Amino acid sequence: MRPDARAWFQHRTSSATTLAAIDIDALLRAKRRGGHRVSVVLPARNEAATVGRLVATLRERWMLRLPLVDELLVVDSDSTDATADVARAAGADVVATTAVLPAHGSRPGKGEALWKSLAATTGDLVVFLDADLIGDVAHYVPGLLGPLLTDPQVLYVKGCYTRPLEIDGQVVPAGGGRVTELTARPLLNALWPELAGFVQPLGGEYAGRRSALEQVPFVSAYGVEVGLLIDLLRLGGLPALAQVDLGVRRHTSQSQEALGVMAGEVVSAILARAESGRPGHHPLTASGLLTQFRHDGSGFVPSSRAVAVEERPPMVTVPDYRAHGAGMAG
Ligand SMILES: O=c1ccn([C@@H]2O[C@H](COP(=O)(O)OP(=O)(O)O)[C@@H](O)[C@H]2O)c(=O)[nH]1
Ligand SMILES: O=C(O)[C@@H](COP(=O)(O)O)O[C@H]1O[C@H](CO)[C@@H](O)[C@H](O)[C@H]1O
Repeated sequence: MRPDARAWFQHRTSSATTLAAIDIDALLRAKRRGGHRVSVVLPARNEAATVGRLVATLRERWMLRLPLVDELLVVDSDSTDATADVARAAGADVVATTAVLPAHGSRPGKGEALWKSLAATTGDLVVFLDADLIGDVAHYVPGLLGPLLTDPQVLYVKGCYTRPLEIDGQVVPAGGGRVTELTARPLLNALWPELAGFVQPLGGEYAGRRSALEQVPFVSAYGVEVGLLIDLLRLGGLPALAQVDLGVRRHTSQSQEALGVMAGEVVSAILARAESGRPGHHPLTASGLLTQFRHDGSGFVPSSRAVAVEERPPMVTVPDYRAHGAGMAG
């Protein structure tokens, strides 16, 4: 690791692997002292199996029992199952991506759900958690908020964790984060070595200041995490970024084929940023296409799909956003 990445890793990595490891009272005092409002956002596409328990736990712990969280929103991202009903029954606010900023249309993808969540929430601190998390993750919220509540220089905090992998009901203790290990990490190390200290650059659990999040674009599909990491590095520099060890993260895993498409979208987002004005670097033009292959018993059958990067502009540039007033909270 380059010296700057190593120094960052040593200075900006904290630990919050269990609730016992976190001084919740100190965080509540810091929240009150800073006059902060906290929004928790769960982007959810067809997560009826997991979103209810997650919402109920987070709400009970951080809204009813202790006032750490002020708003818990599930963004229903074109679900075809009972995600919205299950989330609402568990006590979350629920909004469909199609219902937010309707004048701007609606695109599929996780990043679209996250971008629109900024216009549907009011906290000056925003925590993002995947809605397919499994196991005891209540400590993720205070863990992610810690650096933001205690260090004004920090704009953005990513969770990091070990990642067991569950395939066909069999759980192995490591192996999760396949796109991270086989695509994102090698490319980021090659093109942005200053980010090499991030253990989980693609992890879906992170938190940031609205004042920073509203100033960067949101890649509309799975490139959103890597796009935010690079763009927030550019916005605030490495000292403005932090990571926190949250212990273990389990979620419902996708197929290798689905992750191939995700990897294509991550590569497109990285190359699009590699192209745009990095002094002394040869522009890299991505095709925006991914071709995968299945074998039908007699031969290989190719199937191609677009993985070109589509993104939404910084929310501060959206007139309706200011009219909504959400940005005033930041
Ligand atoms: O179009 C999408 C795709 C995913 N997601 C949500 O984003 C999170 C992460 O997506 P997924 O679990 O598919 O990715 P993985 O964690 O398997 O990489 C989950 O809460 C999904 O429900 C979403 O809101 N819209
Ligand atoms: O980290 C990864 O490689 C991928 C896939 O994880 P698994 O191999 O299914 O454990 O998961 C992450 O990547 C997505 C794209 O950034 C995020 O949206 C997901 O939240 C995150 O789980």
